Amino acid sequence: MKILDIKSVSKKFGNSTVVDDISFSVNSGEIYGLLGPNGAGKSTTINMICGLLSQTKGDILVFDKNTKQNLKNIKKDIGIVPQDIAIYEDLTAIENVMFFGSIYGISKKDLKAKANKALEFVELLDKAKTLPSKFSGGMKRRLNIACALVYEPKLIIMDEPTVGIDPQSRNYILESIKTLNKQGATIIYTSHYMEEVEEICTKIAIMDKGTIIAQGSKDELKHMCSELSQLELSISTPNNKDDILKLIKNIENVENVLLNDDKLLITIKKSDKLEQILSVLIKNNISIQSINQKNIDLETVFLNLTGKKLRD
Ligand SMILES: Nc1ncnc2c1ncn2[C@@H]1O[C@H](COP(=O)(O)OP(=O)(O)OP(=O)(O)O)[C@@H](O)[C@H]1O
Repeated sequence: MKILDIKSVSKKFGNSTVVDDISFSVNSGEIYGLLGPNGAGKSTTINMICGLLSQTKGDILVFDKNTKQNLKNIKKDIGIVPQDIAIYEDLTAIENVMFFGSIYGISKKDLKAKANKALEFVELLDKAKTLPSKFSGGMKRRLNIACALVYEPKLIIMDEPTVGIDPQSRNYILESIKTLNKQGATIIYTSHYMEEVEEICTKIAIMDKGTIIAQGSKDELKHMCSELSQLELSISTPNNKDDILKLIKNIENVENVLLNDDKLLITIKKSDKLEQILSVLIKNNISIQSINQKNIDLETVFLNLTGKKLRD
């Protein structure tokens, strides 16, 4: 079942188009990753889904309802964890969670129990009566998450929730996302950390400069680049280095060859050229110590699609 359907959505600020005709959908039970470098348009997209910004063009359907007509109803079903921590420093942890619960319509009699449950989930129950000013960055992030979970939304949107926090809190947040998903929540997760998205997401859209340049399951994205493979060979230093590189480069489907000391790095379109490569080396009396075929990871997929690294 489709929970979110984004249809040809664009957003302009003045003359600049920061989201440019994007379309994607999220099904019930998925952890959907929006991956892209700073400024790609991830937060703008999230803010349009939640109705904090209105799109310049296109339609957004959440639970089959168009955000143009049903924003108030839709908001109750979305739990948003914003990129910038949104908690009140002069309210205790539990008062913060109860405040967010009350504005989303939880009845007074259920409020305290639900707030306790949310704080327990983020492991802050023992700090319920503490002011957030006494919290570390990671604890504030967790409190921010509890505020979004208190009304038990079916769709949870987290905008870069692990930026600037300690590794322990980061691991905790990633594990809790998996737990929430197992409990039935659908999750949209934005990040520019490739390894996080690779660890937790079932589907991924890669954004760059306001457009989605690739989307699909992890395996589908990897398959896009599976035509390319990287071979790393440890070899004895050749006397006729330039000739050897030229011979290998001339093999059909060899895209690139590099020799760094004793490491020969070959990028090929298909991996069935190994025999030809080996025969060039053997004919030239070069000994081979090891051969390693590198797996293509999502970082490589991104690099191949955009020609740049996610984080410079
Ligand atoms: N209110 C605004 N007015 C004008 N430009 C904006 C506004 N909000 C965002 N932008 C621009 O839109 C582009 C996309 O920003 P957005 O915050 O959506 O990117 P992002 O992928 O979430 O990046 P980050 O990881 O840095 O948050 C950026 O170039 C940003 O400067």
